[in-house]
Amino acid sequence: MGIRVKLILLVAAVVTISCMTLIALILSLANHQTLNRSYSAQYGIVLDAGSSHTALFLYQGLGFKENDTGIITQKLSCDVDGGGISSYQQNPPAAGESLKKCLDRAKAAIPEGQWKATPAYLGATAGMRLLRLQNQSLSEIILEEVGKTIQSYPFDFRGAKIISGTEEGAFGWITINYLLESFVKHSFEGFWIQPKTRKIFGALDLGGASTQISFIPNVAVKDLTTIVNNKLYGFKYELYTHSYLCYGMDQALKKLQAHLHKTAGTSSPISHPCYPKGYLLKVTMAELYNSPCVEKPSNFNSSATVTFSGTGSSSLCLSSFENVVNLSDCAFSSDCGFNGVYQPPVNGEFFAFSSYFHIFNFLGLAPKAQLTRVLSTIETHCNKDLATLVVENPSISVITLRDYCASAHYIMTILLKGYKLNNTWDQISFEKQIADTDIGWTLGYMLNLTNIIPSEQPGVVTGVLRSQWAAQTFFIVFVLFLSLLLIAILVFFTKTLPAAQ
Ligand SMILES: Nc1ncnc2c1ncn2[C@@H]1O[C@H](COP(=O)(O)OP(=O)(O)O)[C@@H](O)[C@H]1O
Ligand SMILES: [Ca+2]
Repeated sequence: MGIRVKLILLVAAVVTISCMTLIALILSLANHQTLNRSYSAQYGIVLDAGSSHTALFLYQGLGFKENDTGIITQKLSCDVDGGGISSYQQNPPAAGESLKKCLDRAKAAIPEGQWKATPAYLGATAGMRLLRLQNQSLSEIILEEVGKTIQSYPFDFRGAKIISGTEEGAFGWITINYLLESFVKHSFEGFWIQPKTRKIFGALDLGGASTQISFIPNVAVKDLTTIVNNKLYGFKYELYTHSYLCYGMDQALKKLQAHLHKTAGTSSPISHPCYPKGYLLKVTMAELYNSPCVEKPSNFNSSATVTFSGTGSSSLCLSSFENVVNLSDCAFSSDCGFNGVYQPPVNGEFFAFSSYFHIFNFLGLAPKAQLTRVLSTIETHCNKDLATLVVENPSISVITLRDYCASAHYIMTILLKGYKLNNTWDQISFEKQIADTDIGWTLGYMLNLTNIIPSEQPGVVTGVLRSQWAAQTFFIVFVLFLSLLLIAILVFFTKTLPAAQ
């Protein structure tokens, strides 16, 4: 066979292989489908019945048809007027009544044809956990009442229940990592891809009556009861999560008041190091000790009044929280959060939301600030007297202004001394939302209960990224082009030169 024929055959082979590879690549791209979710409803409602207030969240994109991206987003959030459902102990039907404004808004935001298919859940957290401890039947009556109200709407009611602290922690963690696409990513072309290097974020939630920490440890855990095992998109994870009941912001500040009262002896007014100078507070003992999180003193007299007077002493305020959280006892060779609760060393980046965000946002420290700036900002704030705070923040209530110093020092106590995030401070982001969706346990709860996140990795998920695909296509087209150029040169030489023998 002549060398010219051999060359032509070689070039023809390269062209054929390149064409076949290109066709295979295009076909594989056409076959890559978005996650095949066949959920019939487009919308979902979750009511977050927290200790301080209730909020309704309406999610869209459950069934995929809306935007074809497969990403579930928040269409509406609505704050229920009044306190949390646990505050309706004297009038349980009013707890149900209070939800109507937000349920009406959700109904108006959902197309009528979708009402019946829309799942609606209510999850109650620490306020109701505390009420259940005090009076189980009353907590059940309140849940029944809110359930009755939701059932009077044309939605697919899926229950009103108290969720556990473990669920609250784990679902907050799922929400964050779902929104950040830590498990599977939605690519530019509309395909789901497994990220090459998995970056999973931890979650820090600070409510009014409980607080949660959740993250994937990078060491073997010593207390298996703190671990949640699960599988999302084929990714098996062991999540550490703990919920501290009575250590949400409101209950922690109440614990501090109770401690100051119990240790003040007969002196009155009682100095409160976290309240601004010029602030006076009168409370009855009944109000001060109205929670199972604080133990009544032996001289308890419900109608007696207690007076606190603010001294605005930042460092005393900070150290006073060492009487609220126990930072010394630990049976796990210093692997503890606080109160002797086992916690492996923190690992990775964290999102801190709810009260963490609100307090840091007020102080101008969100989403991130260096530790030295955080400490000096809190100090400056705590030194301001009440009159200055009111002049500087005319739209914020005195009670809210009064508590920022205490709240900030409580946050620093649990983050630095409790969870021991001092060496990784820069890894914490104080945020309210990700992708226009509020961070909290509700989205993760709905994703779980509707089985929207598969535990197994769907077959259609591919590891090919847009950039990889573009590079491969470019390479093949380049080889094709070179081959054609070679053919053209060969043809040219065949015509102009005598054939080689
Ligand atoms: N806009 C806001 N500014 C300041 N704090 C807020 C704001 N919204 C909510 N919070 C605080 O966030 C916390 C929410 O807790 P909540 O969910 O009611 O309790 P829990 O999760 O313990 O049941 C409360 O301490 C509340 O005061
Ligand atoms: Ca909450």
